[in-house]
Amino acid sequence: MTYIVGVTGGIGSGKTTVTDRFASHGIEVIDADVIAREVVAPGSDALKQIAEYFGPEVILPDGALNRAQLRSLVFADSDKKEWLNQLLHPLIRHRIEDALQAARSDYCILVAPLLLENQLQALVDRVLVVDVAEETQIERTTRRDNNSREQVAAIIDAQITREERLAAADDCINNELPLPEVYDQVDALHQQYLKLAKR
Ligand SMILES: CC(C)(COP(=O)(O)OP(=O)(O)OC[C@H]1O[C@@H](n2cnc3c(N)ncnc32)[C@H](O)[C@@H]1O)[C@@H](O)C(=O)NCCC(=O)NCCS
Ligand SMILES: Nc1ncnc2c1ncn2[C@@H]1O[C@H](COP(=O)(O)OP(=O)(O)OP(=O)(O)O)[C@@H](O)[C@H]1O
Repeated sequence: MTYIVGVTGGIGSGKTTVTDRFASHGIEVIDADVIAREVVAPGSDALKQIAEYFGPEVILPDGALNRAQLRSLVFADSDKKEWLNQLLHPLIRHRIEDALQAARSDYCILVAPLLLENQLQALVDRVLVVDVAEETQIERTTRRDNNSREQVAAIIDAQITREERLAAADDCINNELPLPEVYDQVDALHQQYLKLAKR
């Protein structure tokens, strides 16, 4: 079984920035957000159930999920969010387990925004948290996506706090720094993980 590092952080904290750097060293990255999109592919059973529960307006004319529409529905209503989580999280977990079994690099990375919320840390050997202040999360996410401050704040409220995340971390990357310094932190951890994986 490959050594597995779980990477987590709140929305817009820099998980992709960090895991792309690990991938550039040849490390396989399994991304829970990518898997979450696969389980609701057009024609999937999960997508049918979502359309039945939320109504046909959450499906686009081409049969794909209207993600912006569903985002505005679920992060405004915690019962709806719970319903969606209960449908999708077991499906996502199964696919993650299969992908981890198939991983072949010296060690591999599981990146998941909800690693700790969904007890996925049971699947990993070590937890790396990508850390920024909440204001930085809001600034970077609103700049990148078509999200309002309020929407990003609602998503942050649906996740564990920065303090809870840091308390569960074995390692931490400070992503407030300029990118070259962030990459230096990743490269140092990469060397450490290669050693841990060989034990
Ligand atoms: C509601 C959906 C359709 C909105 O899609 P959209 O393209 O706008 O966002 P995307 O999927 O890229 O998620 C953006 C970020 O929102 C946060 N987020 C997403 N889902 C959740 C959730 N259920 N609870 C808390 N935070 C969440 C994560 O930080 C994620 O990186 C989508 O987020 C979704 O399907 N969520 C349920 C599945 C899930 O929990 N995914 C998280 C990874 S396991
Ligand atoms: N150190 C940094 N300095 C400046 N900008 C950064 C830095 N790290 C990341 N960013 C930018 O911040 C935004 C969020 O980063 P990224 O997409 O890596 O976060 P994420 O945690 O994967 O986001 P999400 O949770 O939404 O999937 C991106 O636009 C990225 O280019």
